[in-house]
Parts: sequence; structure tokens; C-alpha cells
Amino acid sequence: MAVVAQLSPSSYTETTRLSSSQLSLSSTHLSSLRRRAFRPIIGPRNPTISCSVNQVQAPVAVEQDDPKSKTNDCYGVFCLTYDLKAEEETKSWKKMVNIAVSGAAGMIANHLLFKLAAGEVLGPDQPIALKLLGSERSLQALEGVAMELEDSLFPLLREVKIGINPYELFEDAEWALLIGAKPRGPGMERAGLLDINGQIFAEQGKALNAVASRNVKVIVVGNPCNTNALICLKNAPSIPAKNFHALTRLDENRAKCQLALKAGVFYDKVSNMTIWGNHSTTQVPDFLNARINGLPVKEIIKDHKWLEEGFTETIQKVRLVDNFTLILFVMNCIVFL
Ligand SMILES: NC(=O)c1ccc[n+]([C@@H]2O[C@H](COP(=O)([O-])OP(=O)(O)OC[C@H]3O[C@@H](n4cnc5c(N)ncnc54)[C@H](O)[C@@H]3O)[C@@H](O)[C@H]2O)c1
Ligand SMILES: O=C(O)C[C@H](O)C(=O)O
Repeated sequence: MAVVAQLSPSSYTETTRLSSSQLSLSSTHLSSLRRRAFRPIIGPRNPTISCSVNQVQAPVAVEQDDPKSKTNDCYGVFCLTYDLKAEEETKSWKKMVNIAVSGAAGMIANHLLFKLAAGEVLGPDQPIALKLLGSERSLQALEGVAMELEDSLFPLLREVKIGINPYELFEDAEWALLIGAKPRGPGMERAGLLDINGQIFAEQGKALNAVASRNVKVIVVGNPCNTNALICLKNAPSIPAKNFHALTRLDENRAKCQLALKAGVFYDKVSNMTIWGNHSTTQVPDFLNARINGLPVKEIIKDHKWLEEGFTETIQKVRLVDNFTLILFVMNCIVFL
């Protein structure tokens, strides 16, 4: 058991003011003593505190859970309660949605989380709860992300939890954005990540199966994403298979760009582009059925050797340097689903 020192009279006054003027209690919202233990005081709501300037002599130790468990709980200001239905500006908002994000301290999630919290993905009347799953190594960075979310005061962001246990973080998740995985290094193929990353998705599939909403929609980003999505769904038999998606859109867009470049037209002139197979070197970008300005590709691009070899290999092997595109795809995917 760890201990924390009880708080000074000045912070007591400040928090009391906050809780009475801006926040109200909701019976449905989590509000445990454990939460209160690691946040500053919750003023009159905490029956153990009777504090005035005269009474306070020295810091008093209060019990707190193991500090490690702190990372599995609400973060910072997100431990405070609220009641959306009680406020004029928020009472017409939709019901809160639970979004679990793995790899939340990583590059991709780092951008995506802020777009989610800003309402750019699910809309300006959709409050969200973010459940951020990291690895043991990334825990400190994860705390930094939560701190930045706190600093940003996003009105729609009502809850943030951080931790490393998918069984806790995926509880009642309605969305699971599974980004956390090792990226490939120089000279590696995506399939080379399977040994390491496959296990992650087996475990997370089991956790989703055990605790997530039965309607959870799962978007797998971590590579090799198709195989990881399959591993995840096989480990989650109580969730409909149609709810699992692998984010492979990059290949289609890359193929459109390559054809556009070769044909000297803007990419909006390329249509009917399909990628068969996985997001890997085994994929087949289907230039036979694609169209440029409505015509078969082979009628516009006469360099058929390039189509058969160079084009296909480029799409199979190209690698993202800037993850921003990917973030836009995840956003679009959520909106589309
Ligand atoms: N599908 C696509 O089109 C696409 C595009 C880009 C990247 N990716 C893949 O997405 C993954 C993440 O990329 P990134 O750039 O964000 O990498 P990153 O290394 O910046 O972040 C990954 C994060 O995941 C965390 N992590 C590792 N194991 C975890 C686990 N078991 N649970 C929770 N978190 C865990 C790491 O600590 C790290 O913080 C990689 O596998 C990468 O190959 C896929
Ligand atoms: O290829 C990678 O390693 C990342 C991503 O899947 C990409 O296609 O750029």
C-alpha cells in the first residue's frame, strides 16, 4: 500500500469551488473512493475530510491502492463526475461512446486521439470516453498523452483511462482501435512482424471477447494488419466477424497515385481500383479492372511491362513515412462504419 499526503487548505477551497459550480454528481458515473484517493480532494463529497485552516496541522497520510493500479484508472481531471443531462449546452448531446485505443502512446494514436477528442471524427454532439491501452514500456509516455488531453479541455472528452491491461481498458468498448504493435524496421517485411505482433492481437481478441460491447467495432492497424485482424476475430467468437476490419486503404490510394502519375492525370481520374489480398507483398493491385478517365488502364498506359512489374512491386513494398495519411484513413473508416 502506498500513501499520499492529504492536501493543503488552499487546494481544498479551490476544488470545492470547482465541484460545486461546474460539476454535478451523476448516479451512473463512476465515482469510487479509489479515484478520490489519488486525485486532490473532492471537498464535501468525501466524508472522511473535515478540514478547515485551524484544523490542519501537518500532512496526514491517507491510504491509496498500489500505485501501479493507478494507471488502470481514470486520469487526472477525468476522475471528476459530471452530468451531461443537467447542463443546457450538453443535454441534447448523444449518449457517450466508449473508445478503446491500443498503442495510445505511439505515433499514429498520438495524432488520432486529438482528432477524436475534438469531435472531428464522430461529430460535435458525441461525447467520448477514451480508454488508452499502452505497453509497460510506454506507460510514462501514455501518461504524458493523457496529460495533454487534460490540458486541451476538449468539451466532448469526458473520460480518460490509461493502463496496460486490455481486460480493464476494453470494458464495454464500442470501438476498439487496435494500433499498438511493433512497426517494421529497415529491410523487414510486414509479415516479419507476425511472431511478435500476432500474440498481441490474440490476447486483445480474448479481452474483447470477455469484456467489450457485443457490438464493438474493431479496426486493426498494427501490422501485418489483415492477419492480426483475423487472429483477433478468431479469439473473439462472441463478437460478429463482420465487426472486424483491417486498415488496408493505403494500398488502394497508392495504386491510384501511381497510375495517375504514369498517365499524367490527376488521381481523381482513376477509378475502380481494387487490391486483392493482404496489406503485404502478396497483394495484387488490380490494374486490369481499374479505369483512367473511364477507359481501361492498358489503353492509357502503354508501358505494360511497368504495369506488370514496377507498378505492382511499388504498391507491394512502399512504406509510409508520414503516418498522417493513416490517421485520416482511420477517421474515415470510423465515419464509414
Ligand atoms: N495498416 C496500415 O496501413 C499501417 C500504417 C502505418 C503503420 N501501421 C502499423 O501500426 C503499428 C503502430 O505504428 P506506430 O507508428 O504508431 O508505432 P509506434 O512504435 O510509434 O507506436 C506503437 C505503440 O504501441 C505500443 N505497444 C506495443 N505493444 C503493445 C501492446 N501489447 N498493447 C498496447 N500497446 C502496445 C508501443 O509501446 C508503442 O507506444 C505498427 O505495427 C505499424 O506497422 C499500419
Ligand atoms: O509498411 C509499413 O510498415 C507501414 C504501413 O503499413 C505502410 O504501408 O506504410
